[in-house]
Amino acid sequence: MRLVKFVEFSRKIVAVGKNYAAHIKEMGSEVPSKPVFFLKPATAYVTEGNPIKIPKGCTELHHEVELGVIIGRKACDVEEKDAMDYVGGYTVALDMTARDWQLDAKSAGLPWSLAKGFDTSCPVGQFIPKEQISDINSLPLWCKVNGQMRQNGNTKDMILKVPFIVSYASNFFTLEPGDLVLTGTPSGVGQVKAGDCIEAGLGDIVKIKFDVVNKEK
Ligand SMILES: O=C([O-])CC(=O)C(=O)O
Ligand SMILES: [Mg+2]
Repeated sequence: MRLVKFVEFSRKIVAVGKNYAAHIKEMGSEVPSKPVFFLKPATAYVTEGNPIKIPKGCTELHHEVELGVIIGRKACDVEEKDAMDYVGGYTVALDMTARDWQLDAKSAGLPWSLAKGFDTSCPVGQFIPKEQISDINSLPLWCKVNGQMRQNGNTKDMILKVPFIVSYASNFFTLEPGDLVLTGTPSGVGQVKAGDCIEAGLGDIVKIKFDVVNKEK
């Protein structure tokens, strides 16, 4: 298997939502009867050294720290028992969300594309080959804003696990090498403003740090 180097950042982003009970509760939502998926375009990626830009007109940008699964091999209709063969590695990612736009979309029954897919809505860290993580189901997942812990979760609390997510997604979207699968956020999501600094990580295996600015143009 050719392991993708996660500097290529040009592939699609497939995201699962509502995958941690405590986050579902804080959103006043209910555990969905079927997995909830949405997409972010490849233009959503932002890497360290570049800022997260609050899109114009957004009044409530939220951080959502997530385990990112990086696909290593083309996966179409794969079975859950084989799904890990298609995983190349992992990273930490932020599913930046314009919560005000998402709430408007939810109440109007409209898609979340703008709320979830704007430029810089997917900050990502380094590619970690899967062999370097012994148990993906027991990894601390944390996010600090200006040094204060906001999200302090663990992948053990994921409702849907990585093999199921990859298998299920592959029934609808052919997953390609370099695609990123976001696996949902634990509780503690909250607002960030221009001037804030977000740090996040998977334990101390991979960490990221991003400044937040207003988009100027
Ligand atoms: O915006 C949401 O609450 C859905 C989502 O992405 C998540 O649960 O990670
Ligand atoms: Mg999310």
